[in-house]
Amino acid sequence: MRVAIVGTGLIGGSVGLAARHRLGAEVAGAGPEAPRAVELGAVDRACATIAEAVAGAEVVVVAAPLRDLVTSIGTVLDHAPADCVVTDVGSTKSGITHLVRDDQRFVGGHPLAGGEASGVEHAREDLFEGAVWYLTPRENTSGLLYERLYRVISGLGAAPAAIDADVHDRLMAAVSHLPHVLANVLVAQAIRALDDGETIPATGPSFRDATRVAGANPALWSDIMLSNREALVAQIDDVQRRLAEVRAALAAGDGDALGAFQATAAGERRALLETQLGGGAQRELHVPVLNRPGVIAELALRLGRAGINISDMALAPSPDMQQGEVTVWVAERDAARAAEILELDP
Ligand SMILES: NC(=O)C1=CN([C@@H]2O[C@H](COP(=O)(O)OP(=O)(O)OC[C@H]3O[C@@H](n4cnc5c(N)ncnc54)[C@H](O)[C@@H]3O)[C@@H](O)[C@H]2O)C=CC1
Ligand SMILES: O=C(O)C(=O)Cc1ccc(O)cc1
Repeated sequence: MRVAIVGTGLIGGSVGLAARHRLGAEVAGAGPEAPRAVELGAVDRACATIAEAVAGAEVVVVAAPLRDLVTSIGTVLDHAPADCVVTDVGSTKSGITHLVRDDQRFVGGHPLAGGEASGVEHAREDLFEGAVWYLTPRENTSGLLYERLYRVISGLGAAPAAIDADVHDRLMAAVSHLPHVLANVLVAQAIRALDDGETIPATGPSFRDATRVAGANPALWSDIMLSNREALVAQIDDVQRRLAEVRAALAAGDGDALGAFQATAAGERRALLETQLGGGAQRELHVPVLNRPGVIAELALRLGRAGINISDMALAPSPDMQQGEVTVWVAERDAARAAEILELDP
């Protein structure tokens, strides 16, 4: 397998290490850190241009900074072979999906794994082990290329999951971007609680947990927040409303309201954690499909929208390539719902 990586920093370098060691891939790299990536064994060769790196590639992963992604993906699509799948790892997906031209070779991606430090020096082969890796296929995405990407990402150790780009950004605003904003606010509050001459008090684990990501990688996070600003503004507006409610209960001395506030949060936290518990028995479903672009994307997104995770997939086109069968594996508890959504005979 020939893989090209554009932007060989923390994420690109980690893709390179995992692709080389876990998939036995031959990896070409482009970008300012590519020569260092060769020294660290993250890529086999450093290329001076994107065109050189993607020549003959079967998979291209664009892992440049968020602000450069649209331009870099455009250059990659101009030079990549016709049967090559092109993906990116950007932390937000709507902008890219709407700005990158609709090309059947392109599938947006986002690994939910990373770290505080940037640069190839911090790249790790096991960075994606067990991590969800979102994919945002579109209507005309090639099924064969989507399946190839799915296999590669599984081979890196991650769990691919299809999601609509706008839904992805709305959810990330709530579960990742807002928590980063709030962590910053909490440390700002704590430090300002000190009077002149007072020293920093011992903090409990709750403060440490809630502020772990405060001040994380300013270059990355300012890009992420800006690229998802509408959804993040909506989240912050909601937080302000919720804080106003707690404030009102406190100001009124309303213990019942405060008790209900805590109890509701406990139930909601439990429900959120339960949605993350996967595993268990799997069921294999066979889905007959017409072999046209977009068919796999549509199938993956229909299940994704219903909250059903595809734990594995395989695509078998008929010899004339006109139709085919997709096999998907889903958790036993989701199988009946998945069959109904995919309109399969019982
Ligand atoms: N750091 C994290 O925790 C995560 C980051 N991401 C995404 O991964 C992407 C890369 O982030 P990191 O690896 O953290 O950053 P990084 O700074 O470690 O790596 C970026 C790499 O791109 C190179 N580069 C800069 N401009 C370039 C250009 N025009 N063309 C090609 N290469 C260029 C840099 O030299 C560097 O090697 C971003 O789009 C980010 O949204 C996704 C998931 C997690
Ligand atoms: O878990 C988090 O929120 C992190 O801080 C790591 C991270 C950073 C950026 C991403 O796009 C995905 C994961």
